Amino acid sequence: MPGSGVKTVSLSRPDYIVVGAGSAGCVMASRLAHLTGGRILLVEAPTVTEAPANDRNRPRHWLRLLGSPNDWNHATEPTPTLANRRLAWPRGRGLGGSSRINAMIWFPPTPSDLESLRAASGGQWSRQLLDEALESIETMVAPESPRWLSDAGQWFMRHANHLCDTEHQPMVYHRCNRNGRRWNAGQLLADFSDQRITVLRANVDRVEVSDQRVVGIRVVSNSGDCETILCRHGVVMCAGAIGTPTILMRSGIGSDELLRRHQIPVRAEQEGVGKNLSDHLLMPLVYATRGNSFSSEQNSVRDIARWQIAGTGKLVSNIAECGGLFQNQSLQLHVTPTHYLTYPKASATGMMTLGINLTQPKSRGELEISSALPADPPKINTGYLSDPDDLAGLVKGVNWARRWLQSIEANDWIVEEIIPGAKRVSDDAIAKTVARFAQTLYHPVGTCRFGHHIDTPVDPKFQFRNLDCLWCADASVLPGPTIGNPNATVMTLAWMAAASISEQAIGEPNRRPSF
Ligand SMILES: Cc1cc2nc3c(=O)[nH]c(=O)nc-3n(C[C@H](O)[C@H](O)[C@H](O)COP(=O)(O)OP(=O)(O)OC[C@H]3O[C@@H](n4cnc5c(N)ncnc54)[C@H](O)[C@@H]3O)c2cc1C
Repeated sequence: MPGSGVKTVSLSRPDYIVVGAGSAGCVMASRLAHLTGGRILLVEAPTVTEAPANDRNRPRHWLRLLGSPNDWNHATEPTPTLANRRLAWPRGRGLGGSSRINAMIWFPPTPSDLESLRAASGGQWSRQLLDEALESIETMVAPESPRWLSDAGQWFMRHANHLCDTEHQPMVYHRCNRNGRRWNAGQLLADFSDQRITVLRANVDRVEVSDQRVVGIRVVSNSGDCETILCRHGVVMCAGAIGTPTILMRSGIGSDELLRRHQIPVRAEQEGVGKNLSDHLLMPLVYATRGNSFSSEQNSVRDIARWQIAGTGKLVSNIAECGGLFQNQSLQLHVTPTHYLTYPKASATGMMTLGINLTQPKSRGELEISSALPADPPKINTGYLSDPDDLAGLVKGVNWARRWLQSIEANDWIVEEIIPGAKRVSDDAIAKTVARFAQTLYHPVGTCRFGHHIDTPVDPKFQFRNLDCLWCADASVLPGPTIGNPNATVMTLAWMAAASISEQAIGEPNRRPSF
């Protein structure tokens, strides 16, 4: 184990420790401080250097943040169904977490998402409760309407009404922006500046358990020195779909076999930790168009001035500008004015990508720690396309998009299909291009899922089932993929979790031990 000596520090013994200051953790810390009046220690991993401010602020530069110091730079194991490719799996690091590096699309949970969450809670959450939480989050985030649309986006919005077969209209996505600049969840801490929240930049190795109760956390420095920090009422895990299960595993919470393999003393056996991993897998259909090239990263003085003064112009494009839900909500389509696989490399002509993903893939993967050391990266087996229906669904999606383009006679706009390519017509040929080119849509969830069934690691009050004084409230608790992009749903759940945890503090004195 890292570190020779372990120091115990009090940091004036906070009431609650929130692990991870991402989309969920920032909502959690600010709400818990507000609702309980208690002192909150919010712990976020340190970043050695920051990505340049222009990249963090200019929506159009968000892809530059991937691989930057604000990214954990995870990678998957080779995926057999994707021609054994290892995919980069970015996750945000620093205040704001993944909302610090994401594509900023604000996609509120759909009515069917809300119904699935209500059902997973066994009816313990009412639709009214969920609706109120969503409304509160939307008031706080105040997502911005788009201020600029590329040629490709405009073309799509002119023609996409032909695609409508559901109650969902094609849309130009709302964004987590303020005046055309990226807004991330870390800004909640400033907006709700609260003396009761202390932010500590440290790597969390594990939670500390005593007599089946979580009593604090252990943090570890890069040199391997450890410190234990105790708290009064408990620890809320908001380290995300990868961070939360891996910290729990290192704490001795997880599958008995895995923990023994890594010689970690078992504190609570819970098979579900790290299982049930899901993600949206995106298949890009790339077209050369007659539009203007968007690929050059050169910004003219005019573009910069327009953005600085008015918060508009092409610098506010988040690239994934518009899209929607189609085919009875089974498909989501994203439109970018780029060659999805080569951007930001310059391309001479206009480009457009129609990115297609199944909204409810059935495939599930799993992740586990590769050792007991926090510095060692997790092993991520995505399980992409392990359910044959998912590959069949994506192939159908490609055919559907092509049929739509034919139906609107798009030749005055589209010059050529580059991927999959006009020659790849059969389902088999399309399936091969899926294996070769499909990408993560960056939406992992489900690795510590909540539910009313006893086999779920987390219950509908966000309590970890096998231990007291431990809650989970981030993307890991979602039982499965959301229909659209998950950030709004994750923040909504964190809002509900904060209310639930604060009620437990008031209503159940036996859950308020002092250590
Ligand atoms: C590149 C990218 C693009 C995306 N685009 C969109 C989009 O446009 N729209 C959308 O809705 N969703 C998008 N998402 C997904 C969305 O951002 C996430 O689902 C959401 O932010 C997850 O929130 P979270 O709180 O669960 O995790 P995170 O926001 O990832 O927060 C977890 C936090 O815990 C910290 N942490 C982890 N481990 C430790 C540790 N050991 N010690 C200390 N701290 C730790 C992390 O540094 C991080 O700050 C995107 C994600 C990415 C990565």
